[in-house]
Amino acid sequence: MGKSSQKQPMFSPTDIDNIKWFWRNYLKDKSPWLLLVLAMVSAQALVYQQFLSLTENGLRVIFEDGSLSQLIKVCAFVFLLFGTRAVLSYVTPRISVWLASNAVRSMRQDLIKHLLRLDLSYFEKTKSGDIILRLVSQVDSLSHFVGQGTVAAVRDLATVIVVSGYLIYKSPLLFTAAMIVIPVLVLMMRGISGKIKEVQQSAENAFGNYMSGIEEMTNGMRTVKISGQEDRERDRLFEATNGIRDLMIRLNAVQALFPPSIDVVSAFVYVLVIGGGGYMVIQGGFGMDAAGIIAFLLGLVIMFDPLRLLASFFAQLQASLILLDSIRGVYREKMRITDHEGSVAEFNTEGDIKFDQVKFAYDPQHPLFEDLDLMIEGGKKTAIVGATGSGKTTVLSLITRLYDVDGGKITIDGLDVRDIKVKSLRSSFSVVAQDIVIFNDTIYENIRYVAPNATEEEIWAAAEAAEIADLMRARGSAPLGPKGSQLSGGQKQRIAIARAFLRSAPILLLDEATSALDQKTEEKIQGALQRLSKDKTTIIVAHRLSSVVAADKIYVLDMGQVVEQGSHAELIAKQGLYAAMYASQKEGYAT
Ligand SMILES: Nc1ncnc2c1ncn2[C@@H]1O[C@H](COP(=O)(O)OP(=O)(O)OP(=O)(O)O)[C@@H](O)[C@H]1O
Repeated sequence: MGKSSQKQPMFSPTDIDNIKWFWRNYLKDKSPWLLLVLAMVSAQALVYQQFLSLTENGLRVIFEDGSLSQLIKVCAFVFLLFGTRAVLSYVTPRISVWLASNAVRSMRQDLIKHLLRLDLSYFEKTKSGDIILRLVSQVDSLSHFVGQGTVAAVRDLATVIVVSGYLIYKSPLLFTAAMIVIPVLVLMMRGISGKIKEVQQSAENAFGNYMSGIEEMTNGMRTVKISGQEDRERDRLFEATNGIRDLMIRLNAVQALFPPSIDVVSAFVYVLVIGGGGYMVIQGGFGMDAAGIIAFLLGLVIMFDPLRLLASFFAQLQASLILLDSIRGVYREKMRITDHEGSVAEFNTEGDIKFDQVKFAYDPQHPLFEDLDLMIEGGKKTAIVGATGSGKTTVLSLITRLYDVDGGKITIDGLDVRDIKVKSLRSSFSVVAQDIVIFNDTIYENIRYVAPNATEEEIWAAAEAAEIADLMRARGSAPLGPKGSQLSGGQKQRIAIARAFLRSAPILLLDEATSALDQKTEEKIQGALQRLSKDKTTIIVAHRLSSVVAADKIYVLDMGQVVEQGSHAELIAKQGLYAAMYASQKEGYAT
């Protein structure tokens, strides 16, 4: 941004587009209320105009007539005016904050809805701190700005307009002289606004990094402690806090330029008016008397405070435009994995799953699959084995459309998975994945998560099958800690297996499903899994080859390519990579 920001206009086309978008989506349907707020703030401004006019008359009464009853009337009226203003200044923010809170709630809900629809790839490349920053603090700052800042600004603007109108009416000549400074003000604001945007952008990035840093640190606390890296983590976060402090100070340094500039400008104006107005009174013939000139000066005083606030508002506006753009950025993120018009909800879940010349890359520079062919027979057990990073989990991600292929196709019973409604497709799988997500709730609720309508008996049966029922009984209603931190790896895995039992979808995907279990438990669960997978299309990804010997077909992957395939017996007979892997693992068990 650096140099280009110097030329930035006060409102870029993107800013205008973002404001229109915000208006259309979150404020437009509340137009009648907004009009009411506008009417109330205008009334508040009119109070000032009336006050000026009354003051002028009051002064005239004192200077010329000396009528006491007139003076009392003027005083009573002034009191009434400010009473009205007091009521308005209570009611107006109540309505405006209500409007802004509603707008922001809708925005938060839209953001949540949109986020949940985005592809997995978005979450795998976006720092969670950035997402939290948008949903929590940026939306909140924006709400504050819209609810209080904008309304105050409208009130100030209305005051400036109404009072200016009155002053023009009183003395166009004096007013024009006073307004000579306007171009100076505009130029100044233009110069500063680009700078504010630039610093605000850096500040948002710094906040995002800080939040992600905190998240990473708390998630990785076990590793931090065991490897004694507390000091390093502290320094990393300290550096982030220093960065934020520096940026905040820089931002304030720029924003703080606005109010004093207005002060300097107002000093010029006062001098002009006192000098020019005084001259008019002394010379006569300008229709201006002492009361007129005092009221004129009072008008300027009343006007300058709102002007100062407007200048601050303008500085905040520039910062808020950056927030708005950042939030809008989430909406610009497009989902690629969606249904299309011809997507079907029904398909033969028992059909063969076929990879036909599949091409796929997480990163275009490093393709993973180039023309991958796989045939996963319906109702049978297929295993995928191979070195770590060979692409086994990715095969499962592509079948479930967590990612889409870049070329070729994956079909189930001849139907391209991209032609099946995403929801129908995904509901046909029970998955035991490597990264098991456990919520801070009871074991019972954690199992129920995949089938909220399941009966109690079904949940207990699933828990029994996965050998977790005893623990479920023992822990009762105790929650499992954030991310299930109070459970062992094997216990988490058993919850994942119980979920698969409960869901009992037609296609079973087991990705290292029993890797964290001791041999005895694994044997028991393997038995249960055998029963679960009976007549179901089952894909097993495993390192421990003992868990795949019973598979109908085994694919051996190496760097994204199938290097061997066949049954256990066939592959052993082949004396290739699989046989070598099997032999070395057997040796491992023996020693
Ligand atoms: N979300 C991702 N973004 C970028 N690259 C990825 C992503 N997930 C996996 N990869 C890369 O793709 C390759 C295949 O990963 P995959 O998880 O499919 O391997 P795997 O055979 O299941 O490995 P493991 O046995 O260790 O689980 C790896 O090189 C990995 O670094």
